[in-house]
Amino acid sequence: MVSVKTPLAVTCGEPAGIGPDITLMSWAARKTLSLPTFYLRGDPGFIGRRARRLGLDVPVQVVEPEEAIGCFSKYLPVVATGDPVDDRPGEEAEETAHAVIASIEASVQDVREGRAGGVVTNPINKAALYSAGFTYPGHTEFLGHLANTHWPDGPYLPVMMIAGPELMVVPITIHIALKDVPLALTEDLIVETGRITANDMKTRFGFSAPRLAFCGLNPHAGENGAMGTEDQSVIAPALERLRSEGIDVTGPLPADTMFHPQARQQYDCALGMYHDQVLVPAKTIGFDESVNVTLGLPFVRTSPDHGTAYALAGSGKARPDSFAASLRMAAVLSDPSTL
Ligand SMILES: NC(=O)C1=CN([C@@H]2O[C@H](COP(=O)(O)OP(=O)(O)OC[C@H]3O[C@@H](n4cnc5c(N)ncnc54)[C@H](O)[C@@H]3O)[C@@H](O)[C@H]2O)C=CC1
Ligand SMILES: NCC(=O)COP(=O)(O)O
Repeated sequence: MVSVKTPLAVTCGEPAGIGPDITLMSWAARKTLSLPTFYLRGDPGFIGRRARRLGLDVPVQVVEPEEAIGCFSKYLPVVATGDPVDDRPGEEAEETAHAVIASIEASVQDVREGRAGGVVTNPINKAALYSAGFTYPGHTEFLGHLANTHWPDGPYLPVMMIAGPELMVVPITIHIALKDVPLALTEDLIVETGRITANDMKTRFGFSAPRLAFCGLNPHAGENGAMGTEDQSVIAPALERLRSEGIDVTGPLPADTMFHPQARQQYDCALGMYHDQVLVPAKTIGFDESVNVTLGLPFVRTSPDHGTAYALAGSGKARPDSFAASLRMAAVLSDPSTL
């Protein structure tokens, strides 16, 4: 098993989804999956009930974060956080939103206080949280807010990366409507995202000179302006600025031909102008292995690349692979001597 000096904090995520399932399945297979020590922040009674529903023999121990290392080999450590929640797979309930948010906040606080080495988030149902008044589009933006609130030396711009063994991608705009992308896509946002990506690929992932390939926004990267002007007027000047800083940058490239195997050999990370432009290829190529990792934060945060998958919750059919990969990646990022 991978050993870490400080445990990882795992958030509960949406209780009606597969987060509890993949957490339990991962702990049950902790040795074969080579998992680092982690604890769950959530309702211990609920997690015990979900374990029984799944027929998993997972003894739960209520602990404080610093006790997790001592008991992880025998128990799933749970730090009781938030309100009690019911075990109703697939049935989202607005009243659980508070517990979901409290778990994220407490996990980040644990890292801030040195009680956790990093945060691994379970999937949330964004629409369910919005209806309970949550104003952040997703974890990425919420974690950026928490970083800017609780850490000095900001401001921090959270950057979403989906990292898999065969493809690493970054969407430059994240959770916004497609119609709003051209307006949100400024030269400064592209430059700042490129800088953070290049820096974190060096410092966190060990690339000495990461090669970044940027998608164009429009078909054929605008076809010299005939199919849209942003490629020439916004993206190209931003890439020039990044080149002038010594960053290895190509683009803007026609996105439709960037993801076949030979094209992928030409770069280390593909940066897209909007969410689906790069998450579709990333999840198509590596759905079970890829990890959602937030760059640009003063702490480590990873997450499985998938969502709540309500139809699978409580059935035992959810695959824990991406969650397990998230735990392993968080351990290595928080302590590179881990492996
Ligand atoms: N990091 C997060 O918190 C994320 C949250 N979401 C949220 O999840 C909810 C559902 O989103 P969807 O687009 O339906 O995506 P989804 O990832 O939940 O499901 C897409 C498809 O993949 C399957 N699937 C997902 N995870 C699986 C696993 N571990 N094993 C086997 N099959 C799996 C599902 O059964 C479904 O067919 C939305 O509310 C969305 O906002 C989505 C992505 C990430
Ligand atoms: N499709 C991935 C995704 O939307 C995850 O978002 P976040 O909650 O990690 O910000």
